[in-house]
Amino acid sequence: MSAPLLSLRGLGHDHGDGPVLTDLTVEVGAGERLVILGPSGCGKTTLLRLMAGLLPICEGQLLLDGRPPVAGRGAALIFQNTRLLPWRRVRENVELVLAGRPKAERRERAADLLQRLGLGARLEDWPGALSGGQKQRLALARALAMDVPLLLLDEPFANLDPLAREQMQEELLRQTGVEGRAFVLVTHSVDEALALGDRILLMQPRPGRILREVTPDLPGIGMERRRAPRFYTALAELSDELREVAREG
Ligand SMILES: Nc1ncnc2c1ncn2[C@@H]1O[C@H](COP(=O)(O)OP(=O)(O)OP(=O)(O)O)[C@@H](O)[C@H]1O
Repeated sequence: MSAPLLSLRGLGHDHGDGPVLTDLTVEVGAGERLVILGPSGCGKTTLLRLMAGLLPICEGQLLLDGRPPVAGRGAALIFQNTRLLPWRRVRENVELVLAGRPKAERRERAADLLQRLGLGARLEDWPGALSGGQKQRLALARALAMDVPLLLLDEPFANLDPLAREQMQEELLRQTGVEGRAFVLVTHSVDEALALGDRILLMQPRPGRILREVTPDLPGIGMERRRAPRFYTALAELSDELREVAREG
């Protein structure tokens, strides 16, 4: 078996005032889609920051492609408030991450991605002229343009209306999976977790740890999965479980 893309062994973290995460052991293979679901404060964002190399590893082991993660390398990270470059046009914000490729190719790839994410008419605008949801789309386009095997997504669709959310989720699925990139996505939405995850890690708080790993027993992924009659039963069950975890936490 080939080595996992991402490997956590007994990972813990402490921001300085008591443990926030403890004893996390999990692997993510190439092209795998992992969703992290858990109540507020259970350390989901901290975990993504560790995976992105933005926080030091103090306890346990975390390897990305066999090495400790280095910020800005190997994984693209999108936070809810991803910083865009306000002095660069919308298309330039995406073209910049394609540095190293011929200019015409950069333009074409950026325009194609932005088109797919519903920003085809805004290529020459400044990011400041975009709505909150449009900025999120631009942030996703920029992450998808990066040539990395892993996307780390922290509530990337939180500000979007339901239709835009679905459109972006489908685009994310199209650009990841068996033949492509893996993702680790943090969400509060049970619906999103169940629709997008090959596997779902259900976390519990104080300190943050893995309560259970769920592999949705549903056909397809994304919209196809949502259309399965069993989706709603699974949604109700997982929602009940999350409520229970939040109450106990
Ligand atoms: N830089 C920091 N310094 C000190 N404590 C921190 C820091 N960042 C997060 N924390 C604390 O660590 C805990 C986990 O925070 P984190 O943001 O990782 O949780 P989360 O599960 O992502 O929460 P939410 O779902 O509300 O976004 C919280 O108690 C938080 O207050």
